[in-house]
Amino acid sequence: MTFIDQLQAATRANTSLLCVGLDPDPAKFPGRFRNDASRIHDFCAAIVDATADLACAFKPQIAYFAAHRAEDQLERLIAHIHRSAPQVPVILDAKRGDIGSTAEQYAIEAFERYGADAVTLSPFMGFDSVQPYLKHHGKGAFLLCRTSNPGGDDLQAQRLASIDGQPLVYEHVARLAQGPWNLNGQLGLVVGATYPNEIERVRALAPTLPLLIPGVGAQGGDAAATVRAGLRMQGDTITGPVVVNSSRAILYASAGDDFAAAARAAAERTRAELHAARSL
Ligand SMILES: O=C(O)c1cc(=O)[nH]c(=O)n1[C@@H]1O[C@H](COP(=O)(O)O)[C@@H](O)[C@H]1O
Repeated sequence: MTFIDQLQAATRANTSLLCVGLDPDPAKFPGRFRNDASRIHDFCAAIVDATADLACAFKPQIAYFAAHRAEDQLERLIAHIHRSAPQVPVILDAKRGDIGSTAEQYAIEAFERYGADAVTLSPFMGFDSVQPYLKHHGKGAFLLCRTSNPGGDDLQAQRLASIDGQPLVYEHVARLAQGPWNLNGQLGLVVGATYPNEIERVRALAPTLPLLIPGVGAQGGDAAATVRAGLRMQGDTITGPVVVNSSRAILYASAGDDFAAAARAAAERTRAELHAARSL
């Protein structure tokens, strides 16, 4: 099954557009795990188990593991997701981007070492920095397009005077990903929930690509506006998928021993909000 097939199946099976982001920060862990980096796996596994039937994807952010020398825990966590929630694909948020020979190693790291189903990439270094990921059959890659942070405008909203119609950089990325770069049909784009107008613009330029949309929850993005701008359906069939990520608002919904139940409740609320917006 390709990543996009997995995503569609999980979206259907769990009636969910919600991606649960796994950004483990031991300083924010509940009482019994607080400040204990050796419990990163256990904390995240508890969140996975509490939300496995509510998510269309899980997105571990690699820096939160690497910063604590916890890459082995990331490997075990992804294996745990594949075992206990086999219907839910894993997007490794690594935001890689390097020359082809180095990208080959990053791709092996993401897909073979960690066993991720998809990865996030920066398109800044061009097509030859993306191509090595496309050689891994059926694996997905989300290219940063219009990111959720205010500084995203610094480069992404610059005009490309040398290209017909003088598109903005992020518009050009969307066109490339929908068209000539999408050799294996498994590319997607990252667009911030904090910029619904730009989501709509990206959707117009990339009508069928999955959009990974972080920024609801802790960053204040509007869940309903995000779905309206990004999701496209024909009848009951999703023709333009969205994967709406929330990390901290779910992970740290409670700092007490009830953290997993609180995470489940927060995920249920966001999933319901996203679902309600499908018909708006
Ligand atoms: O690629 C991403 O996932 C990403 C892109 C982007 O534009 N903005 C963004 O916040 N992210 C990631 O999405 C997550 C957002 O976390 P919360 O703000 O806690 O929901 C973090 O892991 C970020 O690194």
